[in-house]
Amino acid sequence: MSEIRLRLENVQRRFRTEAGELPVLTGAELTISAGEIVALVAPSGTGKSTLLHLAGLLERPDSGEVHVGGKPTVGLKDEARSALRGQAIGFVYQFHHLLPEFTALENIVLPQMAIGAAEKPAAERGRELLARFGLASREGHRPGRLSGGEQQRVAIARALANRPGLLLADEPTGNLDVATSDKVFSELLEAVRGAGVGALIATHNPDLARRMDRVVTLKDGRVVDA
Ligand SMILES: Nc1ncnc2c1ncn2[C@@H]1O[C@H](COP(=O)(O)OP(=O)(O)OP(=O)(O)O)[C@@H](O)[C@H]1O
Repeated sequence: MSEIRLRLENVQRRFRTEAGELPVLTGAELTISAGEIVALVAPSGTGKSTLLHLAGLLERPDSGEVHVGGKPTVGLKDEARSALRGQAIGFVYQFHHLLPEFTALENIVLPQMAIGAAEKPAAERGRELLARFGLASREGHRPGRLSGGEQQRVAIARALANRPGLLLADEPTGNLDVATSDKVFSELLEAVRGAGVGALIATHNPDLARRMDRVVTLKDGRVVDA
């Protein structure tokens, strides 16, 4: 049986709003195995970001459990959650969120050093990733001197730098034109598949969703097959 990278068990999350309690997740269940790429396609406001935040250990559910890399996480102290997040989860957002004052290479080296890697192997890993994304000649460029597609490639490389078991992405190519989005998305899928990473990728783009292994949506606060 393949290794489980993410498991949500009966996850509930509600928000208090002026209009009263808003139940966003009402018992969400989701399992993602190593090497499995899952598309999350759901209408705006149904809880995609909430689900990604919970899976990414950025928030805790009101009840239920979130297993990352086979470990239950809800009861972990903040420090242990942060450590697990840094080591086991890679994030890609719609906007690259690279650090503007650091080079492409440094942006990939820093998260590795944050979890204790030495500079030399971190730089080697960074160069290997940049080469894989066709950016070997751009390692010394700051994000402001990279094209949108290049910025997103660096952001993806950064997300994979620590060899995470789980990749979470929110419209990872949503900020790019159609042709560039298609190309960068292909590179992302190839890198993720090659590394046996489990991935949950939110997108509004049905063409991109079809290229993943499975498509799920949110219905009344639960995860269902689309
Ligand atoms: N911290 C919060 N406090 C109150 N309400 C919240 C909070 N976070 C999210 N919500 C509400 O919960 C619902 C789900 O939000 P969420 O951001 O998860 O949706 P989404 O599916 O990601 O939407 P989009 O596709 O527009 O980004 C929305 O109605 C939102 O207004």
